[in-house]
Amino acid sequence: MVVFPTCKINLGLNIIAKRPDGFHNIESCFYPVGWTDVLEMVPAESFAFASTGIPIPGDAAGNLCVKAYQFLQKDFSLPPVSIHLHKVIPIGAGLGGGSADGAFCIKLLNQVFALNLTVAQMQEYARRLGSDCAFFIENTPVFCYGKGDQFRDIQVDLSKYYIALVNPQIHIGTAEAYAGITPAEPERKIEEILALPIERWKEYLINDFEKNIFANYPGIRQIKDSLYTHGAVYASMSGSGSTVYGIFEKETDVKSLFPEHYQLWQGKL
Ligand SMILES: C[C@@](CO)(OP(=O)(O)O)[C@H](O)COP(=O)(O)OP(=O)(O)OC[C@H]1O[C@@H](n2ccc(N)nc2=O)[C@H](O)[C@@H]1O
Ligand SMILES: Nc1ncnc2c1ncn2[C@@H]1O[C@H](COP(=O)(O)OP(=O)(O)O)[C@@H](O)[C@H]1O
Repeated sequence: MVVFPTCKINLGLNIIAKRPDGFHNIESCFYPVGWTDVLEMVPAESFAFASTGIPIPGDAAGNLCVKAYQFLQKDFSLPPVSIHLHKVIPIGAGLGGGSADGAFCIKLLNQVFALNLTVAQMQEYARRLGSDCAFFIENTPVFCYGKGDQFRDIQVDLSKYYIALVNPQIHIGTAEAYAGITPAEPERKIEEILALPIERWKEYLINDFEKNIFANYPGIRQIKDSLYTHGAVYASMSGSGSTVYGIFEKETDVKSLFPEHYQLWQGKL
């Protein structure tokens, strides 16, 4: 069976407080975007994992697909499978691509082996893989809080808009990005801001990682500026970067604006 793990963007991201466990309490809106990897799973004589496409840092044992299989294998004595991941979503990019692969693997195992897991049970396995992972089980727009693994419904519908994702091929490590932050309560809550007309988001909607990342990598700020210059109604870095997204009212070809080695994805939200 083959599935296509998607990625996410963060509509606003506030880093509220450092927790006793070393993680941070955050608030954000996760919104799914259709830039996808390809994940195939078939029954096999013995367990195997292979990846093609963008090289993934670290060994296979650390891959979230392998970890997802191991968690479920332990609890359900699953037979061996062969997993093939074709990596397309940029890595260390603020898009949660690795988290998506792990979560989609859980959903795939649930389907292939008819485990009858509920959404809540799959989210619980996903939380063990990483803070972002549980979101990808339902993969619908949500307001998230806690480590980014607790959810509240939110009414945000961007289905009439176009989006451009621009990744300058700079790998930003999530832990390092958090390490440079001084947490604080935001002046305005993301849920309030997202209830305003989208034209007003740029006045208030902030990603707390931008300040440090833009200071260290001025080229990333230039991407955001360029997206605004070319008509984006809202633009922001996603997550801990380095991807910047622009939301547009009409289809806009942004390919010609950026160097050739940048990875780009454009489509409907
Ligand atoms: C920053 C965010 C924002 O949406 O997304 P990305 O930019 O990675 O996509 C997420 O919080 C990334 O979540 P995820 O990538 O799953 O992080 P994890 O694997 O759980 O944690 C990696 C490291 O980031 C730090 N971390 C992560 C989440 C959190 N709420 N507080 C933290 O301090 C910790 O140092 C942790 O060891
Ligand atoms: N399936 C996977 N795809 C990408 N990275 C993975 C995967 N499994 C584990 N990782 C590890 O997670 C790290 C970053 O993951 P990723 O989700 O791309 O980051 P971000 O959320 O910042 O975009 C990588 O450096 C890699 O070591």
